[in-house]
Amino acid sequence: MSAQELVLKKRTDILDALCSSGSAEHLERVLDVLLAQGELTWEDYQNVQVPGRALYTNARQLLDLVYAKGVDTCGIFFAALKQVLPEVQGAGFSSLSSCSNVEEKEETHGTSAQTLLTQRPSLIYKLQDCIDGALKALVQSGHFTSADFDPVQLPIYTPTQQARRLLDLVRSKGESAAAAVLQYIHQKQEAGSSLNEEKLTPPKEVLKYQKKLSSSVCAQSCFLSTYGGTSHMSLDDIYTEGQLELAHECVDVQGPLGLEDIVGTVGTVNEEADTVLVCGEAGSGKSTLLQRLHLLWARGAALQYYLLLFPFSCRRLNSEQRELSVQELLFQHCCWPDREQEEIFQFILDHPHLILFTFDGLDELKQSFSDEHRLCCPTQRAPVHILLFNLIQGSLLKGVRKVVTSRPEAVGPVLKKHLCKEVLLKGFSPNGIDCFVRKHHSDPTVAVKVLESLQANTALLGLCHSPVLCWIVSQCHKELLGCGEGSPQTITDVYLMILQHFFQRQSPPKSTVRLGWQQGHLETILHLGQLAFEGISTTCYIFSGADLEKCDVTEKDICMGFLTQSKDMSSSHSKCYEFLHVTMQCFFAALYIVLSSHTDRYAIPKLFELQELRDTGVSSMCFRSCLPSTDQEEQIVDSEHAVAETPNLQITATFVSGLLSQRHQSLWLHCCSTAMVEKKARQVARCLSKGMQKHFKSIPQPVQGEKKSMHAMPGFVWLIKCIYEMQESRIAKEAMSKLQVDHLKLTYCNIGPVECTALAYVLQHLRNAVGIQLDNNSVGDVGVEQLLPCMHICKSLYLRNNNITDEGIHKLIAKVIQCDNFQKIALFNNKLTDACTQHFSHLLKTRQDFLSLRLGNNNITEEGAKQLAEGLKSNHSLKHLGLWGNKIGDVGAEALASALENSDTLLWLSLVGNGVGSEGAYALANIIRNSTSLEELWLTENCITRAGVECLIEALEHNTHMKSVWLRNNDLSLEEVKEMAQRESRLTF
Ligand SMILES: Nc1ncnc2c1ncn2[C@@H]1O[C@H](COP(=O)(O)OP(=O)(O)OP(=O)(O)O)[C@@H](O)[C@H]1O
Repeated sequence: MSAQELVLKKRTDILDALCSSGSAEHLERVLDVLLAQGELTWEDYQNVQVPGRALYTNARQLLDLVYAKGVDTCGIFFAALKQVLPEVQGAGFSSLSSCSNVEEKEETHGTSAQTLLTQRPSLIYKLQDCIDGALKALVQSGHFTSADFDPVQLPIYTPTQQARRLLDLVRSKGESAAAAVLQYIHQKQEAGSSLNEEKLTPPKEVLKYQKKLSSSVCAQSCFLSTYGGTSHMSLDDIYTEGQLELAHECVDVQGPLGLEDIVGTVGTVNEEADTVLVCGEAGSGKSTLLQRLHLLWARGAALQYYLLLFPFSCRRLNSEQRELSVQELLFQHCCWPDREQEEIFQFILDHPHLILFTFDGLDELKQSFSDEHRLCCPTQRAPVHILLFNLIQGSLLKGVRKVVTSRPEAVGPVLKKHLCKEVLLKGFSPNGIDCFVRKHHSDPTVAVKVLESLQANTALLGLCHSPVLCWIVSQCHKELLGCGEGSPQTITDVYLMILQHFFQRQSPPKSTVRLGWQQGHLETILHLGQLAFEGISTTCYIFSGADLEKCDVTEKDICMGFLTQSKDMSSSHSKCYEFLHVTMQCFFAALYIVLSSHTDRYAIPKLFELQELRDTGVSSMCFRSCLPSTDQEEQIVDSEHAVAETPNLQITATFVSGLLSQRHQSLWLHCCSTAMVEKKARQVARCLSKGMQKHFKSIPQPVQGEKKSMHAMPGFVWLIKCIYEMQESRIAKEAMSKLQVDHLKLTYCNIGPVECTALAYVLQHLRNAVGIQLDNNSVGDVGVEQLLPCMHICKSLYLRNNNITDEGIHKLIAKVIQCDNFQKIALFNNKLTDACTQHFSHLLKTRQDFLSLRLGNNNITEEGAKQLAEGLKSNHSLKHLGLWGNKIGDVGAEALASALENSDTLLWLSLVGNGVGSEGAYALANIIRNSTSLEELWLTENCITRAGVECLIEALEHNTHMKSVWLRNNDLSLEEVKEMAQRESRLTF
């Protein structure tokens, strides 16, 4: 059969191969090859690749076109297809002898525009990791303006798509632009290779090993495992930047951290250490982030300083029973050298700074980190966890860079002292959610609908900051868009949605309608549930055939898609499985606890008691005792580890609460006895109430004269989340009825939008108004919106350092303006601009009992200050106004001064670091002269000269109630400071 006939005959298969992933990448790569080969003209290309048109339509257009061009073009088309999608050759396309490989054409001496076409595939490859640089170079050379950045850098584009758009735009700008971009790429290559040459030339065997290692790393990191059972999704197509922050404050860091910054020196706090920790909650994307780093390294697109990268998964290391040397660990667990093992290992020992190790999921290791057992000799054998701990500490292979990921709970002080820095991964930003959903759905109209439904349900939007939940929500878009009123509110709702989605995918609704989807699949739920439950109780996340058999897991159960085959279990010959994600394992464990009549009747109380144990640091062996006794005997007891493993048990407990909530109880009507479910639900409610009461009892009595304040222990937020999952206001009310505090402190508690939803749900039932302090969390605008339902019981709100923008403030003020209790707000270190000041101005005008407004370290300028002044003019209650670290300048200071000069309430005013200058100081002197209330004025770091201070001194002469004026770091000489301090003791220099 000729290639042309095959294009017709295999049309459906070809279309599926090109388009079924939902991503345009495969089609675009085929187009690149055909353009480079001269088989398509530029006009052809534009007729096929119509932006915004459905992917399948573009692909059909291409097939029509190559068919019309005849047998030769069809032959080259198949060769291109083979190059782009080698794995689909089994579909019968390879029967063609003409499908030879397509080689990129030799560089000719044609025009630069021609080179852009003939070298297109390799230029795209080279450009993908330096788009920014190329755009800047084109602006500098005058070929591009900054307006050209947007169409290239649309966030929905993958790096290769950005590279294509850049080349297409360059082409439209003519020959000279084409020459400029080629020159940039050439220089970049030269710089890269000369840098490498300067470093060293590794021996040939090492280079061969590097090639083998990088192709194995590349193969392992191309696809995402969550899509394993459902669809094919390449990491390139779906990867979305997560929010990365340094755990420690660092002045050098401007803007967000990039991927390479994780490994780089930025934010180093301990120069001696070589280990970087990436910390994040379950499903925040730690494994995916490492996978991205691995892929970029393997492709030569990032971390090129490191010659060898060895990726390890702690989950897989758990299965290693043997004692190994470091050499065996590297070669047996990552990549086996075909030759010259010793030479390669010696190279590693001699050049540790060129080597990078990554250890994913330290929290999943059966043993918790300890630095007691020292090992320095790289040839000495030891249990794998001892090797790992010594590598992390640097007693083995000092100088090798290590990146370790973990959930926060597993990171204790012993590990911290061996870290060079700690990076926090905080899931997706609101833009990230948008970008992920658009990437997930190739059909833009579906993406828009999903995003609209998220905007309409902010509790769900909050949940989507967690990438794993964003994945589920995107995966279940049909269920989501079809569910109208009952749209998911809780994490349990979201996991029930994916459960139903997977079951219905296997057996369409018709066959289960009679029974209900959960009843129709009860056996599968119980089999997988038991597997999950036993795994969670024993820190086991990879299951052998024997494990599956023990829980009666059948082939049919596996086909449902919740389990995926473990990658890279090279040491075992039989297939091993794991759950798509560990949170999915927790969910099945919870289903088992709820539905099985075989679990210990104390399973639920024991599960909930764990938190107490964790807060006190005691072993959690009690939960293991829920297992049959033979299993218990097999368990290795490790008291410290129990503390590290509790996060998964906590997640399980959260799901148990959700599954037993009244609104879901009807789901289990025909699956098990109603009496049993009701009994279990009562147990949960009792545990939650007991847990809360214990927490409250632990609050120390206030020192005389101070308000009663509660600093939440980690368990508090978790208990609140469990109560939220139950969605029963009676339980929330009861839990809060006994809490009597004035101030709730939840600083550094990892509070994001999801936690805000739960907090508001529970706190709204407090009897007395409280101060709520949420400084240094990740509340964001979505979190602020989630907090609104409890604002009526809030006296004062502290949200320092929480990524809040004007949008969040707009919604917050609209609500609190109606809340009689609300009197104070502190918002230092957020992302506020002048756009928020009109809302504060409105608040000040409307509320004549408002006491304190602190907006330090934002981006408020003179315009904002003028707006605030408008509100201040008609306010007669404000006592504290803090605007330090903004940019109001002298004009802003004048506006504020004129609004405040006759104030009889303001006690404290801070304008530190605002560029107020002497002009501003003259104006502010009027407040000192006329206000009957002001006691403290802060003007540190304001470029004020002697003339300005003279004016303040003169004003102070008429004022006896003023206590101090702070003037440190202004434009004054030492002599001036000395002299003026003597004249006026209330000035502080
Ligand atoms: N940056 C990302 N881009 C696209 N999808 C992501 C990203 N991060 C995570 N996901 C999605 O969320 C799922 C869970 O992420 P991942 O396994 O990386 O989380 P984790 O923090 O390692 O979780 P755990 O601590 O529970 O092991 C991924 O399988 C993927 O579907």
